[in-house]
Amino acid sequence: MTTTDTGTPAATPSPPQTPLTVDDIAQWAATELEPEVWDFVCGGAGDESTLQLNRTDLANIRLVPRVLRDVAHPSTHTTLLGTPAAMPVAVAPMAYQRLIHPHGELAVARACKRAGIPFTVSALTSTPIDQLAATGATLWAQLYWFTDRARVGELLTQAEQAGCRAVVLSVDMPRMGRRLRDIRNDFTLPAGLASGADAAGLAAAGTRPGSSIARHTDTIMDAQLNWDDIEWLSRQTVLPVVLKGILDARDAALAAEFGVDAIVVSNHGGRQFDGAPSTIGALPAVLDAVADRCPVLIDSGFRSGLDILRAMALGAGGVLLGRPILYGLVGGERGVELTLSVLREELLDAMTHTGCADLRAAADLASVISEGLLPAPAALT
Ligand SMILES: Cc1cc2nc3c(=O)[nH]c(=O)nc-3n(C[C@H](O)[C@H](O)[C@H](O)COP(=O)(O)O)c2cc1C
Ligand SMILES: CCCCCCC(=O)C(=O)O
Repeated sequence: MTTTDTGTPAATPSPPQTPLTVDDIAQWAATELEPEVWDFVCGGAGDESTLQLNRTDLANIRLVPRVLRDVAHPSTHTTLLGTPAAMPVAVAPMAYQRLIHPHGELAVARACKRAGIPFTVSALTSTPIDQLAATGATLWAQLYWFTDRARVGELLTQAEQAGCRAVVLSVDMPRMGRRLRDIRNDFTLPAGLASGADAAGLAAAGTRPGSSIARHTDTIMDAQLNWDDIEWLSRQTVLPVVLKGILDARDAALAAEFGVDAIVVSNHGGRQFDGAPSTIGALPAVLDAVADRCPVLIDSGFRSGLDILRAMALGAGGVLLGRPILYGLVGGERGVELTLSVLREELLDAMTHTGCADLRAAADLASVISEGLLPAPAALT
């Protein structure tokens, strides 16, 4: 961690040599973070098979280049939930970013502002949302369905007052995934990161099996969340409502019928249910079910500009980035900018080589699943 024993910020580290890929940045982050923080960030649930599948399924998608299409000046610009964005990406909600760097969410928000992309603020942010709004970044506010419904109401009010453009309800956390690394480390948060109620809850998390964060999370999440609550939520806010954590085409169809403004196909980066399909594998059936009734975003496992183009080619409306942002955050705002510039450079490269002058062209690319390794995504329905 980049704090000294006295809690004063230490000098923000720089990578040993200019990283060319997100994997380079991840390797650097692994050397900078405390082992149990690294495990919390990069780990997944169970034996991490879903975590790995997200990567292998993405890597097995080939895009067939188009030629003779004037790609001298490709544009990565698009619109995400009605707001112009310089790239088809937003930062995914991630809790407690001051675990990684003393400037935490503030550094990420500033980097997003500079890169022209939205930042989704976690319900478990370690920096107040009004401070993040002051950066001028486009903010979306993530909600968890807390048993303490007043807390949900407060988060909605804060989101509206902070000028957030959407609320993103994560629907895949009936309880915390069984994250073996955190259990083995009995992972908990250092003092000063969690809010009053969560700090007290973590301190009182007891000694039942599981990590401290899982024991506490189980006391605050309401596993009774159901479709009636989605109707309630839509009535409570003037903001567009996005559901994050959809994998089944039938749930996607229901979400569209309930009139949600967007969905995010997500398996929480393999952190919740080990055994879930990859998100890129689930995407085609979800898109069919939604049938253009709302935008379909995606996250989990995206580590390169090529991965982003793969999702756009399959019909996603945009990609949320998780861990790559936290890896960069080891280097503060500049580190997050580095991650985003690597991804942008890779996206431009992939667009140029596939004949995409803009992202509309990406939706016309033919994609091929490497033969013999996987069923085609449609066969997963
Ligand atoms: C350290 C960490 C904390 C996270 N916290 C949240 C959170 O507070 N709310 C949420 O909806 N998702 C959370 N997520 C899941 C991300 O929003 C996202 O779905 C996932 O990281 C995407 O996968 P990727 O990391 O492979 O890009 C978290 C993920 C990580 C790695
Ligand atoms: C009390 C700590 C809860 C952290 C939950 C965030 C997270 O790890 C995730 O959503 O994934």
